[in-house]
Amino acid sequence: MIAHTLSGRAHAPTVVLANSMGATWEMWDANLEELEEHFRVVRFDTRGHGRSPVPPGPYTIDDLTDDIVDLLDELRLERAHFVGLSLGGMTGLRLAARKPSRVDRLVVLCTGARLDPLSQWTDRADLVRAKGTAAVAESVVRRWFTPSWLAEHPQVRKECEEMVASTPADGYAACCEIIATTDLTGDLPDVTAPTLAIAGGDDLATPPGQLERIAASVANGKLLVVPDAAHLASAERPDVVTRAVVAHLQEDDG
Ligand SMILES: O=C(O)CC1=CCC(=O)O1
Repeated sequence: MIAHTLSGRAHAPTVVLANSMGATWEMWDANLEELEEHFRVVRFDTRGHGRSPVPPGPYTIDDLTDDIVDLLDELRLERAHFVGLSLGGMTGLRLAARKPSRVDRLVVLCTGARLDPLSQWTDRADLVRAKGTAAVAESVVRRWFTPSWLAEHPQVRKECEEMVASTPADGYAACCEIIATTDLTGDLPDVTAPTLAIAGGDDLATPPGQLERIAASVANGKLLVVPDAAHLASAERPDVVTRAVVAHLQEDDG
């Protein structure tokens, strides 16, 4: 079972938050207080990351969605809202497409159905297996935030680099290889949960066009492009992102 933590309002609707590669559940710290006012919040560490087990690879995107289903079962939740960023967003899309009864409303941030060129992910997996996650920490975090924001937040930069560098190399590499072998393009029309796709306007890792395609291809999608935000838009612009997430999850389907 993946490591998880619960907080927020015990009897409110539940929202599950899924991380980007190289991050632990602390990546949602800037969003947590506001989410906890409205929801029961479940955060977890993706397999191979943080406090979760590092089973031997290879992993697939369906292993990640099965981990979520096991977590929902453990918490006795028939369905929940799901919010995922980057690899977490890919997990959310696959889960919503393959297990629609388990996902209420969906938010995907800074992600894509397929992250080309796929060879970059096998290259990164090879590098991390050879030299450890510390070898990629600086370059990964440089893409998480805009240059001006990073310059103004040296302590966050340091903490984020430490978070990436403390991710087990085997777990991180196996997750790179998930992305190298995943194309969710064909899953998008099967995503029926009302979906908000949020892009960082300055995100070079998963540019706004990726989120535009998701919003246009799922059955019921909307797009929000957040200005002055890179890949970890939820941490760089929590003011805009948390408000949009809460509004989407509280929207009435009727
Ligand atoms: O690490 C990156 O470069 C960006 C990224 C892609 C998938 C993910 O989770 O992070």
